[in-house]
Amino acid sequence: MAQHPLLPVEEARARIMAALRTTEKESLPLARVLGRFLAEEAIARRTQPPADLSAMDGYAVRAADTLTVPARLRVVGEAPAGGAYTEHLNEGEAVRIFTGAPLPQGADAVVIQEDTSREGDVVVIEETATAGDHVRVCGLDFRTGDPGMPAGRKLSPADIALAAAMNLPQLEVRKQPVIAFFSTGDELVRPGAEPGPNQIISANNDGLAALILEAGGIPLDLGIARDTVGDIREIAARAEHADMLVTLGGASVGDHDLVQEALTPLGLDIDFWKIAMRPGKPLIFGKLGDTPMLGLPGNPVSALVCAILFLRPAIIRMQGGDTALHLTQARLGADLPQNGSREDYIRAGLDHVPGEIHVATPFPIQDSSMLSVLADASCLIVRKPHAEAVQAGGIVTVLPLRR
Ligand SMILES: Nc1nc2c(c(=O)[nH]1)N[C@H]1C(S)=C(S)[C@@H](COP(=O)(O)OP(=O)(O)OC[C@H]3O[C@@H](n4cnc5c(N)ncnc54)[C@H](O)[C@@H]3O)O[C@H]1N2
Ligand code: MOO
Repeated sequence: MAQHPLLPVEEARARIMAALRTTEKESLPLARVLGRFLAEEAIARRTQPPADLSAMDGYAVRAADTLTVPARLRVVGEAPAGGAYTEHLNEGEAVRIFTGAPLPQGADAVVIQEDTSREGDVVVIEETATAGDHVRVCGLDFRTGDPGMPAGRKLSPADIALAAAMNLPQLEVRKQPVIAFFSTGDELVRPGAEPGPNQIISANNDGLAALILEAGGIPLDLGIARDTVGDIREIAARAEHADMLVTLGGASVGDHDLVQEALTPLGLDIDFWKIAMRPGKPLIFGKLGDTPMLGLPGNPVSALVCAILFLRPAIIRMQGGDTALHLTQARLGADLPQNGSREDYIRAGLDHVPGEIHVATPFPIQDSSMLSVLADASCLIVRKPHAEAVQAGGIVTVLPLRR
C-alpha cells in the first residue's frame, strides 16, 4: 500500500481547534461555577474596601500627634467593624478601633494596641506613627467598574471569592460540552462482566470518561459497538445532540477497523487520518453532520495519550479557555536513541531534585497497550521527529501528567 506523509502533531491539533465552536453561555450561582470557564469579563459592582479601613486592632490617631513618644491621647470613642465613629478626630484625640472598621474623619493612621497602654480614658502611644500606617485605603482591592476577571478564565476558589466580594452572585460561564463516545470491538466487555474466551475488559470507556470530566466536559458513554458496520452506525447515531463524538478503536487499517466505513454513509467528512505521532498514529478527525468527530486509536495508552493531546484541549477550547500545553524541561535520567519519523511521547517517571531541574527517566517498555506503565508515569517526554540521540543528563521537553 502507498505511504501517505503523516500529518505533524501541531498541525493536527491546530486543525481540530479551528473546527470547534464555543458552547453557549449560561448564568449560574457561585456555588456551581467551580472549574467552569468564564464567558464574559466579570466587572466589579462595588468598591472594596468601600472606605479607608483599619487593618489592625488598636487606636486611630493623627500621625502628627505621635511625633514625640510616649504621647498621651484622649480616647473619644470606639469604631468596631460594621460600625463607625462619626465625629471628626481632633488634635490630641484617639479612637479605639478594630480590624475592618472605617477610619474616622481626621485620623490618618492606626497604632496597633501592642504599641500602646491604657490609663482610663487616655491611651499612651509608645511608637511614632506615619500617615497611612495600618490603613487600607478605599478601593485598594478593586473599584466599581473595574474588570475583575477576564473571559476564558477557569474559575478557582479564589476567583469565586473575588466574584462574591465584587457582589456578583451569578456568573456567565460556558456550558459544559457533552462528549459522546463509544468503543468498538467484539473482544471487549465492561469491567465487572465475565469475559468470554478471547475477550478483554474495556479500559477505554472509563478512562476516557474520567479525562472528559477532568477537562470540564460531560461524558456520555454510549458503550461498546460490535465489529459490524450496523452496530457502529446505530450507536454513533445516538451522539446526534452531543457537542463532539469520540470513537475508540477501529481507527487503523485492519479488516475489522470499521469506523470510517461505517460512518462515511452517515455523512462523515474526514479532515485528516493518521498523524506523525507515537503512540497514536491512526488518529482520525472530521465531522459527522455538524458534530466534530475524533477517532482515537484502540490501544489504551494511545487512546489516552491522544486524548490528553487533542481531546482535552478541544474540550477546553469549546469552553473558551486557554488550550496551551504546559510543557516544561527536565534532565534525562537514561540515554535515549535518535528518534524515528513520528513525534514520540515517552512514558517516564519524574523525580524532584531539591534546588535542581527535575529528572525524567523513561520506562524501559513503551508498548502502547500497557496501562500499568502509563498509570505510573508522571510525565511524557516529548521528542520531535528525527530528534538526535540524547545522553543521560541532557535536557528534554516534558509534559507533566500530574499537577
Ligand atoms: N498493519 C497495521 N497495523 C496496525 C497499525 C498500522 O499502521 N498498520 N497501527 C497500529 C497502531 S499504531 C495502533 S495504535 C493500533 C490502533 O488500531 P485501532 O484504532 O484500529 O484499534 P483496535 O484494532 O480496535 O484495537 C487495538 C488494540 O487495543 C485494544 N482495545 C481496543 N479498544 C479497547 C478498549 N476499549 N479497552 C481496552 N483495550 C482496547 C484491542 O483489543 C487491540 O488490542 O493499530 C495498530 N495496528
Ligand atoms: O500509535 Mo499506536 O498508538 O503506536 O500503538
